[in-house]
Amino acid sequence: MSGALQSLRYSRSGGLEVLDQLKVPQSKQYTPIKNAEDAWKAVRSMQVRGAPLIAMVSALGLAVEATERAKDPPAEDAAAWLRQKMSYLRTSRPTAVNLSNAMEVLEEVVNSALQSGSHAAQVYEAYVCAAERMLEEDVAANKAIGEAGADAILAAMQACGRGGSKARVLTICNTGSLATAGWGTALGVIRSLHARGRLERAFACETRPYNQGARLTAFEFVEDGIPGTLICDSMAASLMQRFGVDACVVGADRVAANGDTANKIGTYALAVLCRHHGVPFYVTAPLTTLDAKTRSGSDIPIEERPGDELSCLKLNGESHRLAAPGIEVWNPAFDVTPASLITGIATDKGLVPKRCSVPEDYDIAGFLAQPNGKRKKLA
Ligand SMILES: CSC[C@@H](O)[C@@H](O)C(=O)COP(=O)(O)O
Repeated sequence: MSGALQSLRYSRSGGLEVLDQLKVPQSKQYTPIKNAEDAWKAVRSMQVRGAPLIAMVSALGLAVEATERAKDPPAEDAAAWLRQKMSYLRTSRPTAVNLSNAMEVLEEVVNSALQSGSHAAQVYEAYVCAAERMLEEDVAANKAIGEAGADAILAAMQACGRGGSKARVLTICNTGSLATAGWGTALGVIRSLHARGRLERAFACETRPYNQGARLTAFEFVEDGIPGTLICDSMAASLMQRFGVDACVVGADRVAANGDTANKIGTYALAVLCRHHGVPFYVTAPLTTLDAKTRSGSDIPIEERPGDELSCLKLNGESHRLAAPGIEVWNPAFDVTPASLITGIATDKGLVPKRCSVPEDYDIAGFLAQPNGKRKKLA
């Protein structure tokens, strides 16, 4: 794991606590999560955010509560209780598919434990072990994404005659240790480039209105000694025009079957800019962010957040009105980047191939259906 703050701390005996991201970087406070309701509230209020982390905190919050439950009732009662809590947890935030994918996997675990065991203890144990496995697997997945994304960026630089140079990379939102269990996805690619000595500089968009770039990504850069520069979102075009960037690398909250990708609001604008300036645009996503069941971007639910996140400046728990009182506000938290603008989707199992018949689309279902280890490497 990187030197940056841990987004969560968990052990079976010590329970779960999460870094309150509403207070970072002004203070570094951990909040205990004792049950599913605490987890739901932490996710909904953005104390924790980032697609993989939302899923993990939800799964582990329920694991903590399950660990405390009586172990002798019939297995059916335990399964029914877990199912009811899982459907509640799914409702906290709608766009990031990692949460519902995690709940689906955990529900299957509960169902098969029910078939093989007759006591609540067996069902709870199966659930808790599966939730703990998700946590363990996340950092390894991020490291693999980091390597795959770094390979892709360096190959693209090689192809355009900048093979020996260090990369200048642009990113948005926070996709690092604070959005995952550690290392990060898009920020993991930046970490991997830096670790290889191939990063000249990473540029972080501040990411209005919630400022995940300014508050969290900038914080991770500083903590880890990554050469980073903060820009406001509207400076990205000028950055490309005046100084040039080698690649833009972003995270994802949901990748639809054709590769259309929902990510933090402002991502689509960056992809359009990249197309204009001939800059490769990479999406990074663990397999848990791929959603073969959602046909295209127009089917992805886009979360709309309260207007005061835009009309007020919130800092360390305090809110200051910025916009004229009475003005109406539209505040979608995410946008959808069409697959046709995406150069590559780097996952923990390599690059998702483009569809042969529709080269501007990706074949997410085909990719997920391939047996492990047989997926294509990044081109
Ligand atoms: C590895 S994090 C990927 C995405 O979840 C990230 O880019 C993002 O959009 C986070 O949005 P947030 O609203 O802060 O949860």
